Amino acid sequence: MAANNSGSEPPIPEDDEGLGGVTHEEEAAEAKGKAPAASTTTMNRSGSRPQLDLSGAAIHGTLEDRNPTILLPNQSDDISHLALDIGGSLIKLVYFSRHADQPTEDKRKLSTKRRLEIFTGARRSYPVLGGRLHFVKFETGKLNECLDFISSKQLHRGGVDSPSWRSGAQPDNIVIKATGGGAFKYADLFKERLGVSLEKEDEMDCLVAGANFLLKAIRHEAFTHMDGQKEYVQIDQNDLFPYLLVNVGSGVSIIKVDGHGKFQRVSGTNVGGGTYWGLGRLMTECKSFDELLELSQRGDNSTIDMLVGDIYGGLDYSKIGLSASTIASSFGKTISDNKELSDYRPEDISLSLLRMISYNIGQISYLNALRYGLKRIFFGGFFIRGHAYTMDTISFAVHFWSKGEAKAMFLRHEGFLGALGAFMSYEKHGLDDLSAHHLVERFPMGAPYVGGKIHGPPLGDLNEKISWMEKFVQKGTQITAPVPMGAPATTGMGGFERPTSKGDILRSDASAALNVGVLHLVPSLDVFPLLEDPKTYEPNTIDLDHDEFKYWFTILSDHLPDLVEKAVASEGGTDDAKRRGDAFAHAFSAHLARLTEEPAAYGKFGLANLLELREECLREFQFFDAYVSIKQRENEASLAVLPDLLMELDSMDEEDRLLALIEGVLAANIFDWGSKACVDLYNQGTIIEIYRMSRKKMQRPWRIDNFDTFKSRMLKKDQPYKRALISVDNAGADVVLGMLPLAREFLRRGVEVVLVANSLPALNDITANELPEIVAEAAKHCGILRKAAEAGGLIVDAMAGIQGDAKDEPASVPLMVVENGCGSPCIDFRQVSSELAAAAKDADLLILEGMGRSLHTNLNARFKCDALKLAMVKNQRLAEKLFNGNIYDCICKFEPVS
Ligand SMILES: Nc1ncnc2c1ncn2[C@@H]1O[C@H](COP(=O)(O)OP(=O)(O)O)[C@@H](O)[C@H]1O
Ligand SMILES: CC(C)(COP(=O)(O)O)[C@@H](O)C(=O)NCCC(=O)O
Ligand SMILES: [Mn+2]
Repeated sequence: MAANNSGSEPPIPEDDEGLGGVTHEEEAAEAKGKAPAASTTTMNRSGSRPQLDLSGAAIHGTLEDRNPTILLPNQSDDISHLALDIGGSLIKLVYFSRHADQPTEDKRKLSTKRRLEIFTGARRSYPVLGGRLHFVKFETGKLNECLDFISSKQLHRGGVDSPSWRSGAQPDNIVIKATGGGAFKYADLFKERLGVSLEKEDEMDCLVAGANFLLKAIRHEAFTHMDGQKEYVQIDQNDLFPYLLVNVGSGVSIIKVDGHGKFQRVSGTNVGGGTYWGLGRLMTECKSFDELLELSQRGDNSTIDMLVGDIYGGLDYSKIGLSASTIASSFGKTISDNKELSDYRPEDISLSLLRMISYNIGQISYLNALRYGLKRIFFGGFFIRGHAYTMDTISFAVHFWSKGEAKAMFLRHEGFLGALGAFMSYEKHGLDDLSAHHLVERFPMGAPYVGGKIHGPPLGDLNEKISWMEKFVQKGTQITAPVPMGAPATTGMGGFERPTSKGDILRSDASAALNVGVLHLVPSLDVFPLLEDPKTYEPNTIDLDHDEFKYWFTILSDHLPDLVEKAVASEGGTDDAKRRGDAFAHAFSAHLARLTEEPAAYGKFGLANLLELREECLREFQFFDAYVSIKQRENEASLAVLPDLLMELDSMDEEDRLLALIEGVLAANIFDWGSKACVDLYNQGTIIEIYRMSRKKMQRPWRIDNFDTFKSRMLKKDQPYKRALISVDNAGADVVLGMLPLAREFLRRGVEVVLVANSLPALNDITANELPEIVAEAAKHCGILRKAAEAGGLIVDAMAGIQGDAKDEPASVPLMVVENGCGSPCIDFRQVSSELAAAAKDADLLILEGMGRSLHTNLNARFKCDALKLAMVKNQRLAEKLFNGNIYDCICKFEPVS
């Protein structure tokens, strides 16, 4: 993430959320890791102090504490959380922020977890080592700003929340990992200003380590860029090496990478980013790199470059495949023009320079790829700057010269390879052991608003944050990096005539910086073990292509005022809440605008990601549960009629009851505050009236109707299910009148039930925290639920007064609740909580309920166990697209494994 130090913007790193600016919810989502066993892998890195040493980690205090402290007895207090790459042009910082406080765990939840772990034999989990990696850059010429930034955040001392900083201790001899030439050049200055010693790491080592890490751990890191089209590339870990790494910084390094730590710098060129910026500065009046790049977008290089057509009297040199527009000689036209520098347009100069240097780099890279028989070339370094024209030019050169044999790919964290590699050279940060499923990238709106807990020079308050966002929105929406035109086949080496931009201003560094988010490290996340094939699994059912995005843009924008109103009300409607509400609306609109402009800006983005972004954005502005009162109201109303429903069900025979239960689930799934159509319905009646109406309309066959197969399977007495994982959706009638009675049916049949619910709120979805109370309430009217909830440890104290006779009752199979690790209306089974992963091990049935989890995502997902997907379709377009159907259609999709 860039500190926008060029131009007029303040020297503020845009990604920064503040070391202390951690919301409890975020912590809750992140910081519930099992303590990984102390790493036993030996790393042959240069020695440094051990970093986070988790060996012997233990919860200090009781498990029931709200904020149990984690003791890391073997962890020295002073953790370096910072690594630097000080280059010729830019200083890159990668720093880690750990959470100051630990997440809250409520009593019953902890108890359920313990129960579950008894059942699954899993290790007890410890909420440790949640944290985030931040990416920031400064211009090397403004080193002082960088030093101020480090100092204000005390990054060299592990951050302002570190024990040593809090205790006022002044550790001497702090060592920070640094790479790049500046690690040598500025070592004394760092010592003088910050009292730290820079421990130098080899630059090539770092580049390679950084690239390897990114290619392994970040799902959407590498992409191709041809003819203005960005396409993310799925990297096969088993087929990554060898590859060519071309780092285009001030100068260019070309490295053949054969494995982890196995590489050779095979070439380089002194004509690189520094050349473009340096020559450009001399030849134009530009004051910043971005200004120069922006100029190029309005340039026409044919006034400066000698083209084939200039030499051949306007003709192509078709015999060797060169079109008239091919550059024969960069800057060649200026020799005969008899003009002064000032006679040329700076725009044209900038474009000629950019083409000259990008082609040259592409060509040299290709030659080296050819020399070593390599097909894949990854380009990094900040010269690229996510700039479409630069990437297209390089890609074109590689494609043209290799006749399509070699592929140019770019990295989203382009300029941070070295800094990341330096960061990884700290031992025991554990980064090496992280896989894609441990990392969640978030795109916060930059500067922190953290309830007054702000550190350092960043934006001081919400107003500043809002004004930053406004700048971001303004720039972000007008601006589009140019998309080159013209088919390479007809234009030969020239590729394309000149950039034809949709807008003519360069996307601000601020919005471009959002290409790189904050990397949340969540060691407690796991791949869901019941996925049939995690490699081919794709959570999103529908591609968020241009049309689809446009549709959702409108839906989400229209929904925004109502959401803000609810969010503000949920926080008491105070002035502060209103301001945050406005800021949230701004921020979310800014994200939407950014994505409209560049749909692939945040990696490959599906509807699930978009819906999650909205929830994350609410949390960023400290709205933790916008629908809290609606959820409470609907829970109460539904619990009041539950006893009657259970009685009615109990009066039916088995087959009728099964049908009534599934009907009940589908009917009650109508209570979804994310669907405009349904929200309009809610104004027309009470929740119970709507529920009844919805049930009455249940007419089979449903749009997808595998009920009979499911029923037959349920009725097979010789093959009962052992454990059902039941993923629930909305609060109120949905869970109380739909899912709980279904769960009860399994329990009464002797099937263990694990209710799976969100870790964090999303719309009106029920969360795993809220569920035990609802179960306890329901259990007051139902012996089956009560015994099962007791057996599952769900009811700890609420039932204490009325369970006197429990001892005499036969033991029940347990009913448990686990969180799914998500804070979104959808679920990506590549990243679920370790509890859910543990619970899945003995499960032979998975039930997914609701549009978000079983239609928008996972409709086509295949599992290793039987799966039942239940939902009411509450969106006309989705009904048409997926099922050629209509709004309020019902889906009952049963997929037995055999
Ligand atoms: N804001 C910026 N200021 C200066 N140069 C920039 C900026 N953004 C991109 N660049 C380009 O990036 C190059 C530096 O890339 P980088 O990977 O940081 O290399 P180095 O480690 O040599 O500084 C510069 O020479 C310039 O071409
Ligand atoms: C966000 C949702 C997926 C939640 O649906 P659920 O999973 O609760 O069934 C759903 O409300 C949705 O797709 N809404 C689309 C917006 C609309 O139709 O107005
Ligand atoms: Mn929902």
